[in-house]
Amino acid sequence: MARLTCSNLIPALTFLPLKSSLCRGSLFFSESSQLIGVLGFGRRFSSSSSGRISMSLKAGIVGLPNVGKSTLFNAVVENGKAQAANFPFCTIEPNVGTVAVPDPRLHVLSDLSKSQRVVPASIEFVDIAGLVKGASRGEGLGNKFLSHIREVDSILQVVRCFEDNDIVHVSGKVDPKSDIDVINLELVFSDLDQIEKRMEKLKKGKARDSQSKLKEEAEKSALERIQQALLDGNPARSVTLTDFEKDAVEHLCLLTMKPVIYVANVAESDLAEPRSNVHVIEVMKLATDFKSGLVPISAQVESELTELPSEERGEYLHSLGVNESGLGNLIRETYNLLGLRTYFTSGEKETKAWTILSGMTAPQAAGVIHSDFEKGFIRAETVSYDDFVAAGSLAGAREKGLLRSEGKDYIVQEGDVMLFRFNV
Ligand SMILES: Nc1ncnc2c1ncn2[C@@H]1O[C@H](COP(=O)(O)OP(=O)(O)OP(=O)(O)O)[C@@H](O)[C@H]1O
Ligand SMILES: [Mg+2]
Repeated sequence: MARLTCSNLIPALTFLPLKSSLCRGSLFFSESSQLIGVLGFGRRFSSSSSGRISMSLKAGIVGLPNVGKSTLFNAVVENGKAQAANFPFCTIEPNVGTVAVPDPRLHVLSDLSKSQRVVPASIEFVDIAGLVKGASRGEGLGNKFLSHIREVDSILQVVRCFEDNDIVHVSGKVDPKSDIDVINLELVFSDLDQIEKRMEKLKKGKARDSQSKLKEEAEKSALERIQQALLDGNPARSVTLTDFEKDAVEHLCLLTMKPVIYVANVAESDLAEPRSNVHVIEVMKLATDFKSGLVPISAQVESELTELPSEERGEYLHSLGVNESGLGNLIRETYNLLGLRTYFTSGEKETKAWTILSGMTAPQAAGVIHSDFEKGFIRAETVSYDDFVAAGSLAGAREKGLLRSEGKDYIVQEGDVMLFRFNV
């Protein structure tokens, strides 16, 4: 069975209005069609008035009209109120919701530390209007919706894999390859258009000092190669760029630079064996070709589950031949796709998962809690999750010699349990 074994249902935290986010650098993927390994990630964060580095990252739910995007959004963001109905262009303004990232380690740590509360990591999901052929030229709901995609950090592309004559398909039949081609082509056209405009500006060469000139040249060279890749039908993320070039083109927030997970939306009857559905197999093949992730899910079932009292959910899933909801898996994969890592703080007051980008140093990770922690950083008392569990507590880890005192160059590892020493 494909990716349908996952953790419990995740309660949503809040339901927020849309606000724009920063776009980040490029991501690279492993060959696997199911798991996504991120090797590099741009370094740009925003600081809030509380002095905290904001790690709010957004995943946009994208696809043709009427394929199940809002249904999926409402299931993921359990108290989501996006209108989902059987007609194309049901969604016009994007809906945004924050979702907790499931992590069984949190409860283990919290039990050991006898914490009063548990605070999971979170990511934002954005339900975007349906895209149609010609969107980049203003068809359907047009360019405005491409601009909503520009604001997200990763794309979840919902692909209809369920047959149902009562649910209108904008092209008349269920055909994942054609649907994926339509979406990809619109993203490619939009990027080409943007690159062309930018190249015109760059030709005027307005850079004053030598540093800006160097940056413009790097941008030009990167854009020429990206343009060629797009003309060959390949996404911008397939082009190998130096860190300097990545930095130089980052401001364009190119749509095809964003990492993608394909969400194969299947019928209830296919949930137990999604791979028996030819459409899912087709999406799987394409996901491998595009070096992207794939998660089969039934948006309809997930949304029905959220309507049921929690004690009845297990029984309903059991009747469909599966053990657990697919949402936890989707959320975790999205978290990984965004290149995010988790470290923990754990004590009597709370056990909390903190989100960092892979490669962040101990002071940078401390800055996610508060900028004072970064400025006055002295050292980080650190123990791996496994060692913490073996020792039962930080004090136990110290006694057993498992607690390390890490300095400012330490690269925080996934699952580290940390206590920062700082001076302000
Ligand atoms: N897996 C599924 N099986 C059967 N029906 C489904 C499934 N997923 C979604 N639907 C149905 O498809 C219809 C369209 O769903 P929804 O409104 O979520 O689509 P959308 O992609 O958000 O559309 P729009 O682009 O118009 O906003 C709804 O009637 C929904 O119940
Ligand atoms: Mg919708």
